[in-house]
Amino acid sequence: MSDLTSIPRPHSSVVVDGNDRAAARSMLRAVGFEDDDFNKPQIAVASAASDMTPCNVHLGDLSEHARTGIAAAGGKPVYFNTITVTDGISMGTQGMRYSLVSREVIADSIETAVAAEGFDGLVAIGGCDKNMPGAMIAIARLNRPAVFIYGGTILPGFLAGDEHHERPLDIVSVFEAVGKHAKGELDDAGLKAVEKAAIPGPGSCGGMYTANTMASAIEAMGMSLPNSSAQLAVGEEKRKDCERAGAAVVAMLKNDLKPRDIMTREAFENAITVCLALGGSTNLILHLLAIAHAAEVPLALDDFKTIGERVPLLGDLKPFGKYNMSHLVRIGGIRPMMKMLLDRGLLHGDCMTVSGQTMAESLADVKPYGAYPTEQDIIHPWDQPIKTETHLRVLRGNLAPDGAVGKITGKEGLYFKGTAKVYESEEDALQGILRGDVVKGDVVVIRNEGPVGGPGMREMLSPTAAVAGRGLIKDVALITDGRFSGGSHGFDVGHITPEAANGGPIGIVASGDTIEIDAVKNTISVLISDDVYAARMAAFKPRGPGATRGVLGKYAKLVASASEGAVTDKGL
Ligand SMILES: CC(C)(O)[C@@H](O)C(=O)O
Ligand SMILES: [Mg+2]
Repeated sequence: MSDLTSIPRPHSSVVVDGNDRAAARSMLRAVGFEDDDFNKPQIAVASAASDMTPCNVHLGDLSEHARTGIAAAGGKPVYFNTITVTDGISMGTQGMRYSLVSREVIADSIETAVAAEGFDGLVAIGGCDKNMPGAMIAIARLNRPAVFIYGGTILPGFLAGDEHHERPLDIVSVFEAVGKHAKGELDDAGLKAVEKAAIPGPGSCGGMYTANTMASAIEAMGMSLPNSSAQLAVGEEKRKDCERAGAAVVAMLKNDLKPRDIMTREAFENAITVCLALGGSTNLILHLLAIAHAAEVPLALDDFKTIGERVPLLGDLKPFGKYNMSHLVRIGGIRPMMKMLLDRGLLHGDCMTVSGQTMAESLADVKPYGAYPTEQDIIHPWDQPIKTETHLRVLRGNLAPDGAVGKITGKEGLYFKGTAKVYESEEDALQGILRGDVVKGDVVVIRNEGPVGGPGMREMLSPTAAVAGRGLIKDVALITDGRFSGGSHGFDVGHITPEAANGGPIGIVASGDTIEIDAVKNTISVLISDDVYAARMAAFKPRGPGATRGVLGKYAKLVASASEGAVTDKGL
């Protein structure tokens, strides 16, 4: 039996203690509080549970386990929901403009509920690529004891006839099947078979896409419990993780351990290092910049470049590799790789974690790389990397004076020079690719898709998957002021800043121009003379915000550049 009175209640005590707070207690009694509960710290369970997506459909059940853990440790859990939207459904539609916007809505909503109701701490539970950074932004802003719980990864799907499970399917398989169908390599029945088999149940998209990337980042940052990112959505391990997370928040409260004690500059470096080694999504950069801004930790685009110079690409994970997160779970998850990185001096071992242990302490019992089964090739050995330097390239040049982000693994080469084929929106580009307008040697340019111009910086998964599906992945590059899905692969450069709508030079590219991308020198340029460049810039009339009303209008007005994490509260 815990000594209830000894657990600090810095915020809820203001709300529920004393005769003058009887009205608040009265309201809380009606939602299940008993006399004793007013002596307990109130811990929010902020959940993104929803029927809308497989990533979040099981989070209500998991939340129950978090509540159990909180209550058993002497806290009073209080549940609330936040929204979520899913890129897997909105992708390629106008609805996708709300995707990155939802990160801000989720952050704002969690901050609002926790601060308004006086919760002493929180667990936040999410499983989709924006609800995870959204929750982390709120946690960083609030700086109250908190643990992030990842909903866990989905299992792969398999087509009938694939009895040895040699061709695991996931959501990206369906996007790429659309490209194959357009090329005539897959008939209607084949496309429908992929559609029906790819998503077999609950859990986040299965490759090292954005959700699994962010889960790994948050664990490496110390803000979720050890080994919780490489976990299946369904199963005992995840349920136990939720219970332990509930108890961990109460322990943080007792020990006066707060998120910003954990989310230091070094912790962000750990998160970057681990995700670069795993082969993470370009969205990592956008989201970590935003979380760092919320935590008031200095972190800039070029930090990814500096760290990337010493971090090899080791994970052979989808979209560019062979395996899913569920395969990685089976061989022991990310911890042995983390231990190897620690032993090689690439991780800061003295960073604190929500477990109450430092990173080095939490890895003390983990065997290094050798803990993986000998025959595995999911995480490459240190001396046989897939690529010696990171696949996430920070590029600059006359096309991206403020920076751009490329996901270039080397599988499609490290250099591309080709002919611009310019599209003013994602839809136009997709139709152009599916129609066969885009051919070998082209650089597809998709503009007016930035945070302001879209607005909302849509993910270009439909076009990149269509390029892959049409068999052009080695022959075509794609550049945009929008961003990419974690499922995009190929010679892709996004986050081009300044964006076209704000007068960025991606807006002056004309079809037929030559574009050069060098992923070794980290440059991206349009090869026109300085005079032509200057004349086009002088004549250029940027479109400005893509919306002026409602949430998109508010977002377009407030949002910062993608190179600054596309946050909405900078310089207020
Ligand atoms: C739909 C996906 C693959 O989940 C995407 O949203 C991502 O960014 O990873
Ligand atoms: Mg996404």
